[in-house]
Amino acid sequence: MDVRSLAYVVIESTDPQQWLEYGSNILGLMVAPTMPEDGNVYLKMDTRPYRFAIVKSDQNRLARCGWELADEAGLTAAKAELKAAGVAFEEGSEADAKARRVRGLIRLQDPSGNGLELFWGGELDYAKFISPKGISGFETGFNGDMGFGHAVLPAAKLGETHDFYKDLLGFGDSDYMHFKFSPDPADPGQGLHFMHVNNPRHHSLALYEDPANPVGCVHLMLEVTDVDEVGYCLDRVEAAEIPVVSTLGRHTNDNMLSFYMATPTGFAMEFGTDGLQMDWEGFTPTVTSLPSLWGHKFNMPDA
Ligand SMILES: Cc1ccc(O)c(O)c1CC[C@@H]1C(=O)CC[C@]2(C)C(=O)CC[C@@H]12
Ligand SMILES: [Fe+2]
Repeated sequence: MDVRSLAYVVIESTDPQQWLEYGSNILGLMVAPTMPEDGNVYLKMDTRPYRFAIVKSDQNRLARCGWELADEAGLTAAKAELKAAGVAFEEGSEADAKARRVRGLIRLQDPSGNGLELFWGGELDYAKFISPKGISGFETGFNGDMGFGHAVLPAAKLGETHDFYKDLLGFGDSDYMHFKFSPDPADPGQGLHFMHVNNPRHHSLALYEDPANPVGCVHLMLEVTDVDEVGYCLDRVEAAEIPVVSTLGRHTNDNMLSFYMATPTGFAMEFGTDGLQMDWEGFTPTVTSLPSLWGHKFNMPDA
């Protein structure tokens, strides 16, 4: 499969209005002007109609990531490959596609139970992105072709889940890290696979060996084009007394200068700038033993 970008996420929330507040006042995202007023919250950052759909639910969790394929033939081929591999999927209805602002989609789960959608024909509404916090812009490439950022998903079945994205969905390995927080020799630690799709972003997906994650996500990352917007956002986070999950730092593998904050759903949001844009031709996946060049002091909840 030829997956082009991480185009959107669907978040289930008992109170979508919390995301409207948080998304606009803290992240500086725009309430999507061409999406219906259907009780859901849609947040926009570029020429795409929306990047975050927050839907009313009895749970609080990241429900699905939306992965973009190049065209209709790409989705037809993807369905044949899933069938051949014995992986179940559900056809999105015409109404589903209309609500998503895409031409066609299917729904499935990865082996760790993370939900995803594969779609083609994502609309561009060209409604001007006007940030309520004056953010100059989010880095999403040309017409959003680099996706909105990245997602780090929990993968209790790390190996199987990595194989699913690599061998079936055609993602490429970018980097691998291994973490061990306890000195206990019986603790195997946690692996973290960083993976890219067919765009220059260093990773659109990372899979973290996280055995019990009740919210379906470790973090999402948004990238702004100006370092000052990272600082302004950090000021808004501190003024609103939103927990800072990690201090400012610069990552080794993608060079991202970022900090992490809490979100209304319990996973973290990484807010960064200056991420590497890669040429994958002839790239050799790396193994990295240091997460950050400097900073990124994580507030570990159970440390
Ligand atoms: C190491 C790293 C490189 C690039 C990134 O975009 C990125 O998010 C990370 C950090 C990932 C990772 C995490 O999200 C969960 C908590 C982790 C395991 C840590 O405690 C250090 C690294 C963190
Ligand atoms: Fe990240």
